[in-house]
Amino acid sequence: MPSFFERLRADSIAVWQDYICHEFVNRLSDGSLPEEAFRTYLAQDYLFLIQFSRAHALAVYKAGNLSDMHEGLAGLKAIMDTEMDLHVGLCAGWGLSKSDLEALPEASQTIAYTRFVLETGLRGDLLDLQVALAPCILGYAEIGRLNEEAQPQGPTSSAYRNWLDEYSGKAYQSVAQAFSDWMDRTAERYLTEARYPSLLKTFSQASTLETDFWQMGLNAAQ
Ligand SMILES: Cc1ncc(C[n+]2csc(CCO)c2C)c(N)n1
Repeated sequence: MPSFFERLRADSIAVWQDYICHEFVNRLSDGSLPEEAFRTYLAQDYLFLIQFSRAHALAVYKAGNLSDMHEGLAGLKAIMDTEMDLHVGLCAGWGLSKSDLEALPEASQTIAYTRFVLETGLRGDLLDLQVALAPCILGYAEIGRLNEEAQPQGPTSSAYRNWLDEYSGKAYQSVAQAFSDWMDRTAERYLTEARYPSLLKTFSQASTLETDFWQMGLNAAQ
């Protein structure tokens, strides 16, 4: 049986492909992405992750039982202890210190995406929140798999390869699988067909906001 994520993905395939195969990703993978696009993306992504941590904290609050609370907490720790450290490390290599990052203003695209996820979670239940989080967590895993063999060329090749390695690596792939399994368990309890169109809309909107986030990086290099 397909997972709930696979169903949402199939039902919003055009929007999903725009996100996963965005020009930003393709050029990161072949090494032709301008440095300024990547630097802008990285800096905004740090601000994104701060808000995304709050969304995971909200998942702990929205959890229906203790086991869901533990899952939410593990997700929160994965971001605050792993994902954010990766960013601080990458940013240091690009001349951006932690205090530089925290002082930056959030771009409209960062505000739009993160507040959309938070608001969806605040007004809905755990399933609404997981569906809003899914494009981020599961999309990057797919991007990692699709670009596992990529050999970026040019001066930024090792930085771009490090970024791809993070998401194609076993550790991240299993975090993503665990999230998809968790969403399946929530769907078993809370999904009704009457709710499906609204969940699909959330998934599709979050995927579009991911596309806008890539585009923000590209626009900075125009
Ligand atoms: C715009 C944007 N979208 C998705 C991710 C990926 N991501 C965010 S949190 C996290 C860890 C989940 O446990 C991962 C992989 C990102 N960094 N930036």
